[in-house]
Amino acid sequence: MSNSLYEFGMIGLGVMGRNLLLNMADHGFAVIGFDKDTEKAKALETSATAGTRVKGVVSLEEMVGQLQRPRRIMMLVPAGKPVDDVLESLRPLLEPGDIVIDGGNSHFTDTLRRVDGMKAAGFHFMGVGVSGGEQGARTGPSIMPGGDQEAYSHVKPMLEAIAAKVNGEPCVAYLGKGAAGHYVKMVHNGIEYAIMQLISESYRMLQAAGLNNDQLHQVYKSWNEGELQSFLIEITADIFLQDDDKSGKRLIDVILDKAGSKGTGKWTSQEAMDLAVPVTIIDTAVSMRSISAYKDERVDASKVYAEPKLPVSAETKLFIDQVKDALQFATVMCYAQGMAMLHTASSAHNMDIPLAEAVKVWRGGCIIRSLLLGTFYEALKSAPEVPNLLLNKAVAEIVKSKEHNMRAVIVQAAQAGLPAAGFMAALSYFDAYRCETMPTNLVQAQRDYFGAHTYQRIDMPGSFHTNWQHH
Ligand SMILES: NC(=O)C1=CN([C@@H]2O[C@H](COP(=O)(O)OP(=O)(O)OC[C@H]3O[C@@H](n4cnc5c(N)ncnc54)[C@H](OP(=O)(O)O)[C@@H]3O)[C@@H](O)[C@H]2O)C=CC1
Ligand SMILES: O=C(CO)[C@H](O)[C@H](O)COP(=O)(O)O
Repeated sequence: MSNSLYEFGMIGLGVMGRNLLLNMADHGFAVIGFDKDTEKAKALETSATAGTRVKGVVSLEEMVGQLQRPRRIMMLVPAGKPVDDVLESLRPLLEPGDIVIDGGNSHFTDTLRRVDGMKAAGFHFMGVGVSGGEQGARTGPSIMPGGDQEAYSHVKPMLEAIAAKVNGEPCVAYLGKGAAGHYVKMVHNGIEYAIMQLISESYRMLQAAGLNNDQLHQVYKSWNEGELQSFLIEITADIFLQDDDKSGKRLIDVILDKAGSKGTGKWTSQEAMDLAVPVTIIDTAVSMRSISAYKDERVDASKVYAEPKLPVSAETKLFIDQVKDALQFATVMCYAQGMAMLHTASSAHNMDIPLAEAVKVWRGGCIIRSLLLGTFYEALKSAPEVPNLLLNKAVAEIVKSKEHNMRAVIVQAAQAGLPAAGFMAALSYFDAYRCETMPTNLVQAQRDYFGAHTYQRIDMPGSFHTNWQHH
């Protein structure tokens, strides 16, 4: 094989594709990238580190022709039709045994379909989740590969080289069969939505307690130096210091409160509903992004329904500490819901996801990286079959130590009329999950009353129906 050939090819030189490819080049791999936009192909070369071997082209044929066999090609294009379009253009150029990786946020059912289609044509196709955003892609993302093991063996050295490292270990591991890579990434994003929602609610609570942007910066910065340490808290602290060059104000104060989304959080909720796994904080986060879009209606409603004018707390320092504990409590619930979903999905979709490995891969490089993941990793390593992290002793200790302040914050937020649906969902989930006897016996009675749907009894086996109208 000629040395002039490239070791890895990338299709789509946008935010993720460009940075991931440059990261590979920085680790000594000869890489070539394709984008239909000439400027992006040129920008790839101009932003490469001196001494690295990087080429940008605007012809897919040229890129494929200059790759070592079996070809290793990743695409980082928007999910959906663009991925199918790329595969359609690529297939006539490939040879049997070539490996194609979709590193974008594709829906796992699309990935399963593409795996089958590519396999029938003699090619390897893998769905690989990548997280870390622009900076992570460039310097060390978290990488979630799944599916074709043979294909993985061909790209493993590269993925391990470019991934983030925690304690010297790369944040990449084989995460299961089929579309497991994209599945784990989808749930990662669901957790991401949920934690972001909680942090935004904590921001509103602290504002209500009178904190200005400098004080908010200080609070989140100090939280990031303790048990709440995480990427999302770290960037939150930074955000409050950012000036806006257009208005002279802090940028956060001129950003419209309508949250966008590309769909992965919604997919997590939809899929969790199908699996009958409760991920209530993720559901709430998706709904809160939806309600945020109703800006005009919210403005109208705010004139109809005045905010209760009650202060959140008489003592600011105490309240900040309570919010901190509540945030930690609720964040644990987010991970617990996400991991419970993966636990069920692993067998329901025949993916065999190694849950401890998934958590290990999230410890560095990704958007939901946090100190807590170390505790969860130890928990899942010692008891991989535990259906819910809340059943682990070390996790339970954290939850119990924060429970009192969680309840105190919910009471204050409710009295002050603050939107705290994420926090409330977290506490409600906890209170239902730890409830030995739920009031759902009444739901069963109602179902049987109006629809003869039958019920089970606590004192004898079997299925029963009662002719309720006669009572
Ligand atoms: N941005 C992020 O933080 C993260 C993104 N992702 C996922 O990675 C994927 C890529 O995202 P990102 O890099 O941000 O997106 P960008 O929009 O920055 O880049 C997408 C690239 O895909 C190219 N492209 C679009 N359509 C086609 C097509 N039909 N054929 C060929 N190329 C096409 C675009 O080319 P052109 O502009 O020239 O049309 C562009 O270069 C998405 O699935 C995204 O969800 C995953 C993790 C983090
Ligand atoms: O995958 C990601 C991070 O992990 C992307 O940044 C994702 O696009 C974020 O989702 P959304 O745009 O829906 O907020």
